[in-house]
Amino acid sequence: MIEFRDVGKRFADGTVGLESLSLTAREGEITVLVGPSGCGKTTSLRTVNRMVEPTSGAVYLAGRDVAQGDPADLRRGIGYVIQQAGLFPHRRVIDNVATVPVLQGLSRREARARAAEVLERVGLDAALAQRWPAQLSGGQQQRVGVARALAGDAPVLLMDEPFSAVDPVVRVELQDELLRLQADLGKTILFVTHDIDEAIRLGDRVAVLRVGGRLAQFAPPDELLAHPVDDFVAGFVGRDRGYRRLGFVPATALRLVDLPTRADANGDSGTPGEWTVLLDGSERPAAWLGPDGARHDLGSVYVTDGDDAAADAAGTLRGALDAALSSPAGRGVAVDGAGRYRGGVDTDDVLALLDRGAPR
Ligand SMILES: Nc1ncnc2c1ncn2[C@@H]1O[C@H](COP(=O)(O)OP(=O)(O)OP(=O)(O)O)[C@@H](O)[C@H]1O
Repeated sequence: MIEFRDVGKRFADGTVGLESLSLTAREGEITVLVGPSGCGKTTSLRTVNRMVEPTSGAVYLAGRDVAQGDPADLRRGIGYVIQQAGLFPHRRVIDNVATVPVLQGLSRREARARAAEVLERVGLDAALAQRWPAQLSGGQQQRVGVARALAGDAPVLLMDEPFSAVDPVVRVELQDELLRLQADLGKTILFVTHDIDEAIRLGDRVAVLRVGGRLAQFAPPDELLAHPVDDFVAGFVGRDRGYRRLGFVPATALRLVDLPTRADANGDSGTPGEWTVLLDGSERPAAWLGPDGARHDLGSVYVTDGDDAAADAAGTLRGALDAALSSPAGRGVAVDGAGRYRGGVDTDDVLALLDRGAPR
């Protein structure tokens, strides 16, 4: 648990980075700090590992004031990931990751073994371990950054815009990866971003800050979207928040309908006369066959019981609505966690659930 108690920071030139921040990041959760540029997100984060010393108030980590004791000891117990990974350019990937275990007293050999383990954990091929950071893509560098922060096995991770330097597709992959890791590891994570979508996707709880590090609202994502406390927060979370919030509403009451299906064995399936789902040999939907026999893309599918925590809209009204609206047939295709055909999603059924007031 990380607790900020009335933390203020006035820099030497008189700039107020933080006025008085009070909030608690719970153990085992991802707490996201989000807000416009200059609102004090990075400053807040850095008061935790004492890269910034507050001018008033205090930060408590697991009940202890971080100002007491040696900052170097403190930092060894805290993983830190920054934008553009901050890798040491003159150390190979494996030695970048082994840095903290070495500082913790492991032999170089043990530290490298530990590093190899964590690199695998974040989805990096062992072949990359001997490269220099400059020989990696931006996304790979960020993964190494995460691996390095995990290698010390610290219970607390500070992540400062760790994914903002990569393109949107890789960014979503990295977010998925973090959620997957977190489901296993249960770290206490403080995550800074200026991207509200990222905040909502990753945060168990999200703190929206305004300039001066003043807390505008601190709440779980669904509550933030449903009940923004004021115009600032409402403006920040955006106008499409009703739609976003569907991503948190389980579609348990949605019943699936039967769709015509056909095996996609020969490619040429004739003219069905109505929209028909083509299934591959493993019962997975491959495409739609139009009434005139032409093939069409499936559109997005609705995952009914995806067991992957990272599957964004698994089993939610948003997933159901996306599937129904993106399908050329006017009805969406539902699959199970393994991608096998389960049934169809009727747009009217989804809209009826929305009308019944499930989401606000
Ligand atoms: N060392 C410093 N000296 C003076 N002012 C500083 C210093 N570091 C940060 N500030 C100021 O403190 C305020 C908060 O900065 P901070 O970096 O915490 O904001 P941020 O929310 O992380 O912004 P961004 O999203 O742009 O990174 C800003 O006005 C910034 O200019």
